[in-house]
Amino acid sequence: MTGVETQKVLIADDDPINRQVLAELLKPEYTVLLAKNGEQALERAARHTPDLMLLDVMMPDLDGFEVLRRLRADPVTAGIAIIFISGLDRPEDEANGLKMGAADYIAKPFNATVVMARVALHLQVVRQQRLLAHLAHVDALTGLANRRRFDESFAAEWQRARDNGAPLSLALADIDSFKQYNDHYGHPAGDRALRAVARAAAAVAHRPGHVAARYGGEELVLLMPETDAALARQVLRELADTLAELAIPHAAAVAAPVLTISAGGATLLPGETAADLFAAADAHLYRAKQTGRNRVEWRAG
Ligand SMILES: Nc1nc2c(ncn2[C@@H]2O[C@H](COP(=O)(O)OP(=O)(O)OP(=O)(O)O)[C@@H](O)[C@H]2O)c(=O)[nH]1
Repeated sequence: MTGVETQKVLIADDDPINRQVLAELLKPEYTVLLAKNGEQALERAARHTPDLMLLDVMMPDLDGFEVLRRLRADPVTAGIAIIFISGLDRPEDEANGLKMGAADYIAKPFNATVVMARVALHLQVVRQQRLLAHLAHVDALTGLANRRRFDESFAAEWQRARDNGAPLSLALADIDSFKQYNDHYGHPAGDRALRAVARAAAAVAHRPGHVAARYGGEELVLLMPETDAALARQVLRELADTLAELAIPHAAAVAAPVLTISAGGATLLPGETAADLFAAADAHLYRAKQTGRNRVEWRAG
C-alpha cells in the first residue's frame, strides 16, 4: 500500500440525478466509478475492486440487498465496504442493511457533508484494515514475509501443486555461525547482517509466486512454486553468489571469513504432505551444517 493512490468509490444508483450529485461530490477526492443497476454494479465491483461502494437499496431487477449478498459470495468482492443509500428510512430497514454486513446506512434525502464525512471515515477504516493485514504478514526486522504468511502460502501452494502436478520446491537457509557473529560484532550489527541476507533472499525470489520469508531467528525459507529441483538449486546458487559479492566480514566464522549460509532443500514428491516436504528440507539443512556449512544439500530424486 503506497498511501498516495486515490481510493476508488463505486456509486450504484438507478437514478441519474443521484449518481451525478454523488459523483460530483466525491470526484475531487476519489476515483469515482458508476453503475446504473445491480448487474452493472456487480460487474464493475468484480472488475475494479473498489475500496468502497455507495449502493442504492431500491433498484429495479437486482436490489441493493441482493447485490450485497452476491458481492459477499464472491471472494474477489467479498471484502468491499458498502454504504447503503436508501429511500427506505425505517429503523428496521437500516438495521437490516447493517445486519447484512453493510458498513453504514444513509437515508435519502442525503446531506452532502454527512455523505462526505461517512465516506472519508469508512475509507480510513479500509486503509487501517489493509495496514493491519499487511503488518500481520510482514517480518518487522527484515521486511520479508513472516512465518504466518509463509505458512499460508505454503499450504496454498502445496494444494495447488498436488492438484495440478506442477513442481514445488522448498529451501531452508540458515546463516552460519551467527551466534559468533553477534558475539563478535554486536547484536545491532547482527541485525544489519540479517537484513542484508534478507534483501539478497528477496532479490533471488523474484519469480512469480516465489516467497522469501523469515521463518524465525536467522533462518529463512524460500518457497518456489512451479520450480523444479534444477531451477531451485540455481536460485540458491544465486543467493550464495550474492552473499559472496557482499562479502560481509565474519572473523569468527568457522566456514569462511565472510558471512555465509547453509541451505537444505527438496522438491515435492508425489503423495508427499507439506509437512513431509518441510521435514525433508530441514533434514538437508541439518546435513549441510554437519558437513561443513556454506553449502546447499538438496534431496536426490
Ligand atoms: N542480531 C540478531 N541475532 C539473531 C536474531 N534472531 C536470532 N539471532 C541469533 O542467531 C543466533 C543463532 O544461533 P545458533 O542457532 O546457535 O546458530 P549459529 O551460531 O548460526 O550456528 P550454526 O547455524 O550451526 O552455524 C543466536 O545467537 C540468536 O541470538 C535477530 O533478529 N537479530
